[in-house]
Amino acid sequence: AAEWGYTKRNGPFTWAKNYPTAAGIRQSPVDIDTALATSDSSLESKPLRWKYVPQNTRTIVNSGHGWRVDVDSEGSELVGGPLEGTYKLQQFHCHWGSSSDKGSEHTVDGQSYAAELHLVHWNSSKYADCGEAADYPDGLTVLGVLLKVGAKNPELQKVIDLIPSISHRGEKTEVKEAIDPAKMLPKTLSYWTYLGSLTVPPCNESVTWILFKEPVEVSEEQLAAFRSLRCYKRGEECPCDEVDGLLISNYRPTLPLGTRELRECGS
Ligand SMILES: NS(=O)(=O)c1ccc(C(=O)NCC(F)(F)F)cc1
Ligand SMILES: [Zn+2]
Repeated sequence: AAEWGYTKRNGPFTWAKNYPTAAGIRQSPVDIDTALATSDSSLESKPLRWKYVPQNTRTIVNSGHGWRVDVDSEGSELVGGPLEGTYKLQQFHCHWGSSSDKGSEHTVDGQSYAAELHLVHWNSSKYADCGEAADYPDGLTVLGVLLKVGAKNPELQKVIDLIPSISHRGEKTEVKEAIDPAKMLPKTLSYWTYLGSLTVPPCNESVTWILFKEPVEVSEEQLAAFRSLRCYKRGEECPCDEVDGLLISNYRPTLPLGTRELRECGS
């Protein structure tokens, strides 16, 4: 089957053909209708807490759908807020658009941001690894950070500097200069949370989403670097009908929240 992607031929509106879960009722991303959010004292009483080990960021890879930094989960943990048990960091990656007026996956009151960073964690209290956890409704938690155009982001610059060495699909390289995921999070920790899914195939409905309210800045040049990644393998011709196979956009449009509860913590 033709590999899924973000072009007209293989993009989000075609995914349900090969991945029926993509047509489910607890899909992500969604538009955050701030008027619908209910503040929840139980969230306020258990602050979200995380611990990351910068030295554990191992490799960065061009997945063909974007860049992804794979992390050695040991030593990391995410607890509190809506979460039961302990979650460990597995990887982080980003979604962006062909221009900075779009590119985030979640939108807020209909407004898109230029990009969105995802820190992917798996429930190590109940499951053996990320792949197993991805098959259970409480298996994964993703911390989402909205990115808006502004100052150059020094921590993300460490990722940008590695992009030329992973220009084509499948290429990967060691992350030599430790990247601290904690430094990519916003200052204020207010967030929205709801039950959703992976935003890429197989779109498993196994994600507790925690989306920070405060956007973090990234520069236009840094966004342009993301768009220089190619979606095809070196030496192969470009399969996607994207202008010379550049990954200029890799975000999924929003799906209906339906009857799901949207909770918030902090103003
Ligand atoms: N864009 S997202 O929702 O943060 C996102 C998070 C995680 C994965 C992922 O681990 N896929 C591999 C798995 F788990 F085996 F299915 C894909 C997308
Ligand atoms: Zn993502």
